[in-house]
Amino acid sequence: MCGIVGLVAKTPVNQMLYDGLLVLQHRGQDAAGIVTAEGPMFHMHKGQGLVRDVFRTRNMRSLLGNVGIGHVRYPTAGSASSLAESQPFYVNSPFGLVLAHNGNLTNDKQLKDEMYRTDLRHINTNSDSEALLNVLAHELSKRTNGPRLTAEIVFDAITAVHQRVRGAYAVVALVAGFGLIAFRDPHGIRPLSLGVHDTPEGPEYIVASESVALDTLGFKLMRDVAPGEALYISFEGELSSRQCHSNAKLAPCIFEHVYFARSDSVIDGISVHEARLNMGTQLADKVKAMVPALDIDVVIPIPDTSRDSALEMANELKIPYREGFIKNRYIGRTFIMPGQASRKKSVRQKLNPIAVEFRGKNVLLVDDSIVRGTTSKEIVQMVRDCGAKKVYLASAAPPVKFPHVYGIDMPTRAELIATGRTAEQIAEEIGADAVIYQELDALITACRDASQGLITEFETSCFDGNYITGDITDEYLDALEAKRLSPLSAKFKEGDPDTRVLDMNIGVAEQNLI
Ligand SMILES: O=P(O)(O)OC[C@H]1O[C@H](OP(=O)(O)OP(=O)(O)O)[C@H](O)[C@@H]1O
Ligand SMILES: NC(=O)CC[C@H](N)C(=O)O
Ligand SMILES: [Mg+2]
Repeated sequence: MCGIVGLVAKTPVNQMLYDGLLVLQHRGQDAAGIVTAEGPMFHMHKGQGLVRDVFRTRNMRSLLGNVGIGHVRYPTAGSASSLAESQPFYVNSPFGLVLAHNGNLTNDKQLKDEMYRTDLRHINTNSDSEALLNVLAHELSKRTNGPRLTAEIVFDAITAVHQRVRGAYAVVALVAGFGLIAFRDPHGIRPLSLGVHDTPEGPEYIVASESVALDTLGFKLMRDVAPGEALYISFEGELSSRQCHSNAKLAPCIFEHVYFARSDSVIDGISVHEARLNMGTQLADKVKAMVPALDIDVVIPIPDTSRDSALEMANELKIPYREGFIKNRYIGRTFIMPGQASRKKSVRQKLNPIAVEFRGKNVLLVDDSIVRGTTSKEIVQMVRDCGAKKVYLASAAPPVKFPHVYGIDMPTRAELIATGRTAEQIAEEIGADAVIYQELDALITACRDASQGLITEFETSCFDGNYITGDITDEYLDALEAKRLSPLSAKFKEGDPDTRVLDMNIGVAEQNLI
């Protein structure tokens, strides 16, 4: 799950983009990049690592211009830890384009083939996002005749992009000398919000994965980009929009609400915090039915993401809520780390128990989700080592049983702890006395209620195997898993800790690879 941000402002945007990426860091920790536009010229700096490691003062100084886009990457296609696959991507024709993408395409293989055979465009990496940029470039090229770009041309090109591309995509892109483009796939699987800030010189606009970026930068949330919709904001600050898909219907990814998004964001009108509180209420009902309430002495969240649900569960169950783990704030999110070895090591580096909260008690631990079981296995053992009597584990999400193909890195069924196991077997596997999972209907109700009933459909494939784009076959999943299990990709998946960077002043002869 990557984070994207785009800005059309009246003053230099480099610092705002940096700050925007910092608050989206939870969406991707592998690489970060910014491109700004100054007249017809792009300035790019991108590299591997966290935002604070990739950008130094000297890099920031070279990111000139009042318009720009940024990206934090959590790889879901190609190889992890590849500098070449960090974003934004650039192509020089037509006009000069850069693009940042959150999501995952499900037909990138076919697109790359079309690029080679009919569009005659070169794709230099295994990234699906580079293919997406080239489809956009090709469709824009077909509709332009001379150095002129209009909103109509942009919208016609994106209509064609929707015809060719399948999967999940929330996108920001810049066209050199002209404007910023933003669009969202016809199901709105990945989030994208639009904000405005009025200045005496006219409105400034921001487009970002989560509203938290708007809040931090002082922008007002106007609305979310609609599924299938495209926005075009000229560098002068004129905003136009058009629905570019005849059959668009919102079905956002429910896992944003379970885990990915920050609780202080509002996505498609849903307060993520409220959705998580509702998940806690729903789950409490199930816990009441399964474990006699008096059998639990204390409810303890596994930080960070489960806190909202755990608190509400404790309220519902009328059992004390306590913080039982101290989180090392310098360690990132473990689930989105590439490589199982680094994930496992990081759980213990990241979370340390406060023994007194566990000793002699029956504890209900709460997590937002159990995916590979890496976190829960380590945590349950730690809690037992502290002298807990009984350890129950509740998950605010149902068992994750199917690969996610829309931008979350959980592609092999063999890696998922719930594959082929009952809740009892999972409890045994992770060493807990019982594991209590949310029902899928209850999770959907939690999110639907937080939307005041407005959103009725969610993308829930990792729980029920129903893929909203309708193009995921068993053969597709088998091929995905085979690719992931191949020795070459396994090697890449373990991650390469180097933090190389790539700088470019596109539009002049100089292109430096440092
Ligand atoms: O079963 P697993 O494969 O371990 O994955 C699930 C865990 O990973 C995530 O935590 P993470 O540390 O990524 O982030 P958080 O601090 O936001 O909870 C999630 O919140 C669960 O705790
Ligand atoms: N998580 C994402 O949104 C990933 C974007 C893109 N598929 C990549 O791998 O770089
Ligand atoms: Mg967690």
